[in-house]
Amino acid sequence: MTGGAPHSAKQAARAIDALRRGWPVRVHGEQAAITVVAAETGGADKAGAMLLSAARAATLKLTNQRAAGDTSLPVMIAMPPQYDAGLAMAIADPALDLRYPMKGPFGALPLPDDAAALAAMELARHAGLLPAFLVSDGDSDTRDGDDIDNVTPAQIAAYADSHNIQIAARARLPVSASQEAEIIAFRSIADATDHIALIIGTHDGSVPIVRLHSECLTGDVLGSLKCDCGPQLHEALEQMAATNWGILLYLRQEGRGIGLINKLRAYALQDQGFDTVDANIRLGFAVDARDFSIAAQMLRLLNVSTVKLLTNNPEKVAGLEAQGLSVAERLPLQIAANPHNRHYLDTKRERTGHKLR
Ligand SMILES: Nc1nc2c(ncn2[C@@H]2O[C@H](COP(=O)(O)OP(=O)(O)OP(=O)(O)O)[C@@H](O)[C@H]2O)c(=O)[nH]1
Ligand SMILES: [Zn+2]
Repeated sequence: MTGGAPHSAKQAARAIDALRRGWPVRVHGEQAAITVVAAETGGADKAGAMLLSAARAATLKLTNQRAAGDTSLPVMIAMPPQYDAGLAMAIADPALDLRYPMKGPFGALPLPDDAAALAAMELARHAGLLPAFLVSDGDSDTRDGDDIDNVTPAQIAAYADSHNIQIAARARLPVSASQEAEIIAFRSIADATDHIALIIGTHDGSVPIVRLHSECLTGDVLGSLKCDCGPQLHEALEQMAATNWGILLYLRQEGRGIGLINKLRAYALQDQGFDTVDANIRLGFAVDARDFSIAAQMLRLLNVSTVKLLTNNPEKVAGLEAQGLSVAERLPLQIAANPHNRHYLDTKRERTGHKLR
């Protein structure tokens, strides 16, 4: 992290907060800036145009409208003069397509700045919002004495990198898997997300069994049968308890990093027949938006440099190794399928490289 990064991260943090509140943000690119409000929180604003992800543009059959070039770029469309927040949401949210099938035709507009448009997509993900924006007519937008938050792509990158965490609190926490457990909370300076480690047993000098568990409210808390998260969480703790030495990192990366609301939109698309991979793509996100550097930093703070990793996901192994940790062994963590998650588990193996053993 560079010396200026904490300050840069602040600009991006402000922009993310503003978008969540429905306030405008001016995203600067290389040549020009784009002033946006998020479609789902600022939909009452009247705007001449919308900025949509490349995936959304493809679904709305807008790709032939764009000037020849990079098909991974977002697309800007002209809005009809009389539109309401309902239409803006119907354009923004693929999960509403069955309910609002008739949209358009729309005309594509030239992108004011490619880098600014891509940066806006990234901001939406950090904010847990759909990557769809209403675009103001640039210079005319000077409401409130122009107190609009400004942000650049470099500042958004600095925000994503600013995982400075510290151990903030620790306490004994007997759990059903083991009475010898301790919970350790890490405070992140960059955002309000507190990550947790649960240490099972006692450090005996051997390499610990470690599980990186990404938050899944539906599976971990509600007992959802759509995924394997809840059973994996408990099985991991049981395996640690059996050897009386292990570390569970509970990472607040709900929905593989797209947030709970967007994950539930992905579930709505799965109800319509898309698999877990295509649902993410259709929403305009990466298939997996997680960053395992935070886990590596937590392990370092716990003085752990070598682990036996409980996972079927080679990306987790690679993610830790890229951060300089040593994965002595990968231990599979298979859960018996049920009728609701069988297709999800097959998809993870067939499309995202998860191992069976
Ligand atoms: N976007 C999205 N996220 C999902 C879906 N189903 C589960 N998740 C999330 O996926 C993550 C699952 O994380 P893990 O079990 O830690 O990881 P994994 O990649 O399956 O790898 P393993 O270590 O083998 O379990 C959690 O953040 C869930 O909220 C889905 O259909 N869409
Ligand atoms: Zn889950």
